Amino acid sequence: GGVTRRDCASATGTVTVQQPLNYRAGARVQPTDGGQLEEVFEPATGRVLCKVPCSGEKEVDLAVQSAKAAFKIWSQMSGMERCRVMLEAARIIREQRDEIATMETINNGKSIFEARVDIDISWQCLEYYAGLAGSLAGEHIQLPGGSFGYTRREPLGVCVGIGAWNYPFQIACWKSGPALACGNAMVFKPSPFTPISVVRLAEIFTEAGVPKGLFNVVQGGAATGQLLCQHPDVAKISFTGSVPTGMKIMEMAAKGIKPVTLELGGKSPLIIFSDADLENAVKGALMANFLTQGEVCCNGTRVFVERKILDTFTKEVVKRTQKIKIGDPLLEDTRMGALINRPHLNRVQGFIKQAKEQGAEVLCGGDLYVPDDPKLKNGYYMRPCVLGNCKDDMTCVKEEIFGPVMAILPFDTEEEVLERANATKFGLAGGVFTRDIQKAHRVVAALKAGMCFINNYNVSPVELPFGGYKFSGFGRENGRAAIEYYSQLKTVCVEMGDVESVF
Ligand SMILES: NC(=O)C1=CN([C@@H]2O[C@H](COP(=O)(O)OP(=O)(O)OC[C@H]3O[C@@H](n4cnc5c(N)ncnc54)[C@H](O)[C@@H]3O)[C@@H](O)[C@H]2O)C=CC1
Ligand SMILES: C[N+](C)(C)CCCC(=O)O
Repeated sequence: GGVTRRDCASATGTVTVQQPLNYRAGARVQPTDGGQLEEVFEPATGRVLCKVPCSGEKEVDLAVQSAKAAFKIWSQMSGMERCRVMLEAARIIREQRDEIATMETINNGKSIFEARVDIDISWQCLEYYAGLAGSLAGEHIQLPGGSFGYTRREPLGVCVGIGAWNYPFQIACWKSGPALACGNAMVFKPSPFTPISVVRLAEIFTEAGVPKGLFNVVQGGAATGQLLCQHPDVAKISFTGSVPTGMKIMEMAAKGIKPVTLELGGKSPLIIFSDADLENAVKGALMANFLTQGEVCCNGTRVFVERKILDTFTKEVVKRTQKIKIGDPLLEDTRMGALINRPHLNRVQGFIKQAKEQGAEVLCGGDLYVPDDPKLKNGYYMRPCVLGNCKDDMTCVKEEIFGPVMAILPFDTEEEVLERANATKFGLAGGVFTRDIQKAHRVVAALKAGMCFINNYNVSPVELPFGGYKFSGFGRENGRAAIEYYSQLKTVCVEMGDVESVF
């Protein structure tokens, strides 16, 4: 036991990042035309970890060309051959799990406990798509007179992945897993707030044996993202982020007739009926709201509670929320770390202030949290917040806050709660807690959301497709469904007789 040297080197407040964070043709590189420097923070301490140059047009083009060259090799390999390489990548991630999780925690601020789960989901995703790579197949269709047709599932080419900052490594795996399995190459741009861990993924792919250039990383913000989306040699864009950016991405994709996957924001409902197992429902509500400091797109932030159990449920939720251990995210017993950055923390605080002005009652938390440890004084911490006395038309109930803020809303009937649950422009997720199985299935069938949970929330088995309805986007990640979004179907019609010409 005891503290190893590596543990010392990666303690909160001690890390700086020196290596270049672009990755091209199988190696870390400085961008050829790196412009503006973006400061990258350690949310737990407010320290600057590094400054990253944003890639310009030349670097973006070099990354795309490098992906194009690798695509030629990778797309010609059999599914089984690709499977073997991807399994090796999954194995390396599993082996380096703690180290990658530590890196994620340092850059994102989430607890190490959660970061490890994220990394597990990440290697499971690659393992799952490795399995599918080996079994991708088309159809054979018989036609009159012995003629026939067949279909081939072909890759698209160079795919672009653009990620958000809440699950940096996992998002990159959710995109590269199905993309690579189908035979595509990828250029990935992480959020400028979390540029670090995805470069490790690039190194792991190379170590596992992908052709050099198959998975590249370019760093930068909106301008770099635009260059990627507008590049004529890019075949597809998969985006995770906010609704306004999603709209811009779709517009750019439209100009190039490029298919897009959009994983956007949400304001999902979680419906607790009075016949639910209370203990599980309370745990579910916490899972639905407080993972990654509440910075989760599919969070069930509108918690509808049947009036009969409103008081008991609320009391229990508040009690548990107050017990969540906030602090140094690298400590084993911490369950909530720091929010991503100061402006975001201020934004979340603004939502709480506005909620109070509009008549909501803060039942617990919502205030800034200042840890005792002096090195954490400038970190971006707040206490998780439960809001009572909420009304459907309050801003805190309508808008995505992307922070640890749960709104509790009483309801009386199933019909009423469904109407209210669906009265939102978003449609990413939804959940229901009840012991009545017919009611459970009836309710999820009526929810206008892509990802529904019965008697749990925010678990993410990679076998299940994930994605939104309405403003939350379209296309799916995870599951077999994602294959559809990273491949195209070629039909081959074969004549076995003579040509019967019209002319
Ligand atoms: N549905 C899902 O799976 C998820 C959705 N989100 C959503 O993402 C949001 C938070 O993430 P943010 O990073 O703040 O979102 P964002 O939309 O500001 O940025 C997302 C990514 O897009 C890039 N980008 C920004 N403008 C661009 C442009 N004009 N062209 C190309 N790329 C551009 C950013 O650099 C970043 O990499 C929340 O609204 C949340 O709901 C976050 C995680 C998962
Ligand atoms: C892993 N999970 C389900 C908690 C969140 C995944 C979606 C996201 O990237 O926000």
